[in-house]
Amino acid sequence: MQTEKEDEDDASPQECVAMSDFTGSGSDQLSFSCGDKLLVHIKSSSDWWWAELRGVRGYVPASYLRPGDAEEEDTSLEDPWQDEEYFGSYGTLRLHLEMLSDKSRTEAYRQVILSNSASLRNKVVMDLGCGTGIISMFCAQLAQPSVVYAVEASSMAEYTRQLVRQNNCEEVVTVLQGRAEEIELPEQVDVLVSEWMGNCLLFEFMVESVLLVRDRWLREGGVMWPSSAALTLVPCQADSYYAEKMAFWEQPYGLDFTPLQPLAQQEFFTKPKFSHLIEPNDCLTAPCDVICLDMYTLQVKDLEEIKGQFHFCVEKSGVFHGFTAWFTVHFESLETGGATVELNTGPNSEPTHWKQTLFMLDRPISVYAGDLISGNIVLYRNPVWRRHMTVTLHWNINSATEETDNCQVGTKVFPMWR
Ligand SMILES: NC(=[NH2+])NCCC[C@H]1O[C@@H](n2cnc3c(N)ncnc32)[C@H](O)[C@@H]1O
Repeated sequence: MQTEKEDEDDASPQECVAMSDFTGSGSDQLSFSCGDKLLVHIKSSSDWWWAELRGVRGYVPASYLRPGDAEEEDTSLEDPWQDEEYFGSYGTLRLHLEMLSDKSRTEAYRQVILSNSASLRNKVVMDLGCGTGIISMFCAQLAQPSVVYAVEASSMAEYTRQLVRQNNCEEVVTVLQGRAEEIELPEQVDVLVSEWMGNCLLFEFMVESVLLVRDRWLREGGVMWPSSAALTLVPCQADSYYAEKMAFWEQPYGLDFTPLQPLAQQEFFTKPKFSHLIEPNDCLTAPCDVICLDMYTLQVKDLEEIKGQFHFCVEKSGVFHGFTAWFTVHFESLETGGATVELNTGPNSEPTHWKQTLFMLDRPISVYAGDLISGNIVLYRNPVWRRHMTVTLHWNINSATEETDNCQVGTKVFPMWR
């Protein structure tokens, strides 16, 4: 871990305590365990600090640390769910406009209600995290449930009540403001519908609320919508993103800026890139479902660490810049044998507001048709910041040709976001 920063000293290093384990990736990141006392020498950015542990220095994720001195009690006041910020953001229109403008997403939920309208007659429905109430009003408009409990924790709920009245749905739709896992209902529900999926499927971990409500309010034999969810991964090229963030420094205006490339790697390739639009021909192999969740059996404790394996066979030679991930959810029919509705956020479907998520490797790797890229993905839920996770990717590349007969191995940890 000897690096050029060795001789850089700073005024007075600050002692910090690690709030959870961190396994560094790359040569300049420092690993540590929960409870370790680190000396922070330079707060080089809001996300990464230059710190020392037992005489070794390296970059550490700032969000894993808390001040080691008297301010301790302050951070204990921090809400690990960040509810104020989270529900505050859903109290404004920006995110609701983005979701409602996403036709692929919203029409999929409308299709679910429409294709199950007969079976929804006289059913008790909960719309968990109803936002502006669009799904609840689809139920009231397109079917005849006995009641829809539209549950919304943010201040948007007040407006949702107005929208329900404005659209003559108040006979069927009851808006309840509060966290769904904390509110009281007069009865169990037959159907639990929710649009809970975050980037990379789980980010925000709203899914925990869905599971808690399932266990408390979904009657025996009740239906979960979505019924299942899958995270899909594919090794890909990302030429334009790589050119924009890394190759740019090779010769801007005829000058050599390559000494900035390690910084560029740190700044642009450490975290996943949300809202990435992958072209189908960027895929180097056929995609693979690496994680499949059954919404009837998934448990909250399972969310701490979710692991998936992959084995890809390179279909065409190209540059392996990274992995792209997206998700698909399925809504089973209320009628046995009825059609399942699918919402697919992948590159071969209509784009959605999630788009896809790009995980860039530190360095691109040339791969050739027939090469095998195998390994695993692990989603580690952040033990402190409960809406966050890290995504760890391990991969091996076994060459199909004798040119590069050695097996290349790699691993990288992506914070999302803390
Ligand atoms: N697909 C997503 N990633 N986000 C879209 C749904 C999020 C909506 O559900 C609300 N919401 C999120 N969690 C909860 C909860 N536990 N209880 C009630 N409302 C919630 C949140 O305020 C917002 O209006």
